[in-house]
Amino acid sequence: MRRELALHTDKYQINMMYAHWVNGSHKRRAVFEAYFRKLPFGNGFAVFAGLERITQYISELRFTEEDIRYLSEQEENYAPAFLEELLQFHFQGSIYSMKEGALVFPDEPLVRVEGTIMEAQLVETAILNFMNYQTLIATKASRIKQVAPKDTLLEFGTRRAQEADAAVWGARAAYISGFHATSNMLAGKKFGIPTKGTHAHSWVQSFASEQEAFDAYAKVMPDGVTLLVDTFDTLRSGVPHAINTAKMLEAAGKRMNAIRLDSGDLAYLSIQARKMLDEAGLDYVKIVASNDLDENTIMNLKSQGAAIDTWGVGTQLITASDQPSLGGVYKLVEIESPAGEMVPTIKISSNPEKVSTPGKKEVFRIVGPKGKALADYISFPGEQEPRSGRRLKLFNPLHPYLQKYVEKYEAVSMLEPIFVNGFQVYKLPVLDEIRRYHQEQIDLFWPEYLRKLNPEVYRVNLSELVWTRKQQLIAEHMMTDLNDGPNSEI
Ligand SMILES: Nc1ncnc2c1ncn2[C@@H]1O[C@H](COP(=O)(O)OP(=O)(O)OP(=O)(O)O)[C@@H](O)[C@H]1O
Ligand SMILES: O=P(O)(O)OC[C@H]1O[C@H](OP(=O)(O)OP(=O)(O)O)[C@H](O)[C@@H]1O
Ligand SMILES: O=C(O)c1cccnc1
Repeated sequence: MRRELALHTDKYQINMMYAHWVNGSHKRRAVFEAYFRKLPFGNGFAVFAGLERITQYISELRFTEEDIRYLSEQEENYAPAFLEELLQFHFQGSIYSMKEGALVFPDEPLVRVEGTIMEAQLVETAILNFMNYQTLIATKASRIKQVAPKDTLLEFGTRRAQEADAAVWGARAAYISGFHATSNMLAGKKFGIPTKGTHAHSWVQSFASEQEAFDAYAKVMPDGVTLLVDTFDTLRSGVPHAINTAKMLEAAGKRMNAIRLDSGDLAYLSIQARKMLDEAGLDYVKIVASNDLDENTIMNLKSQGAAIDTWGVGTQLITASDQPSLGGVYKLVEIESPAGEMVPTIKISSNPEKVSTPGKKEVFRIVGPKGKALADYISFPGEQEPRSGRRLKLFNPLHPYLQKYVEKYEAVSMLEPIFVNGFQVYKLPVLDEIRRYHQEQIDLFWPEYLRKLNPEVYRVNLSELVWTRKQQLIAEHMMTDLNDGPNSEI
């Protein structure tokens, strides 16, 4: 299926492309890097997701005749020859990216785009859109997974998601981070995610009695039915009726799967319901809970001894409600000079954390002898690569007192080539492979970095060369500003 997303971009990208085209600078080579500066939810890491969507988008990126017609109607009066060029456009650059499921950290390139300034500019908006949302949801899901590592996690968010794409790609992001199934059938069909479903209150309400409703549902789906028990009165009506239905199924040689609680005090009700089920000889019947759950409520319910085996999580996960956006940015780090050489560029800010790091960069994960990640290391492609036996200085410029040397380590290159000169060289892994890779990534980190509350800060280090180059560029720009600025005559 061809997705028409060429116009899924901000107008200023088209305007800059046009201005470069008029200026004759549109073919200049450029390198951009996408990264975020701050981890979401106070977490110690983020889970990278969005690459599959980015890859599909890039490989199908074409302007249609209708797109061009629409562009020709804009107040900018784009020249017909420019629009003609857009009609022939396809992405011919290179993209390097973290793999989906990787644990990633602030200020390291997650996606690197190399191409003409025109093509690299066009794809900014969509790349950030896909990366920011999916990484955010995968990270939120990972926090939920962390508080219920042995329980079954169901993604129930579609009805409350910010529209259809968010529901479907959010379900996928949750699965990457260890959710077991989704209620979204399209996500199931599209990605092969297991699907699960119970029933709504409307099923019970549409019958004369709760018992009739349960029996009828169980007869239609005798293998593994889950009954929602809170429509009228959970302990006085719902659970006893569900027990009757389970007994009916047993008589037919079948087993009920679970009951679902969706309101009230979920700790108290689950403990009581567990007792009632066990006393009726139904210890195999599980308890599913839902109702505006998130990692904090789940952790709290567990600490109260809630007898819940399966968690249905919707709104809070799919909308990442406590932080609904990851502030990923896309910054120009290198540009071809008129003389034809690639020169590093910088974005200065009065906030030191917002000053971009110039130059095209690689990311290595430095893994120590105990098989655990020590730090990430950012260097230029031309530098000596970190390799075991080669003494490496790990230091973070924002925390210069924190430095150490490592000698025995494995340096894992994190940015995979996805497109090289317009050709897709990366074979998209199947989702279960991504999920396995994510689990391997989790296992690579000490628990101190993974904990949900006040995690240790995992260090992202710059090579000395990267650091020095950055300082030089800052100094050069400060000089230029002082010479040209309002104070230059003082
Ligand atoms: N024992 C508990 N400890 C902490 N939080 C709980 C506990 N039981 C339920 N919750 C959570 O408290 C919130 C209760 O939501 P709410 O006030 O809407 O109550 P409700 O039972 O759903 O009411 P309603 O019947 O109107 O749907 C939900 O987020 C739920 O997950
Ligand atoms: O609470 P969330 O984490 O978002 O999980 C999804 C919610 O969606 C359903 O409720 P809804 O009231 O929409 O429908 P219902 O009639 O089936 O209860 C379900 O019963 C959950 O409570
Ligand atoms: O199957 C369920 O129980 C379900 C699905 C979506 C939303 N809430 C519940």
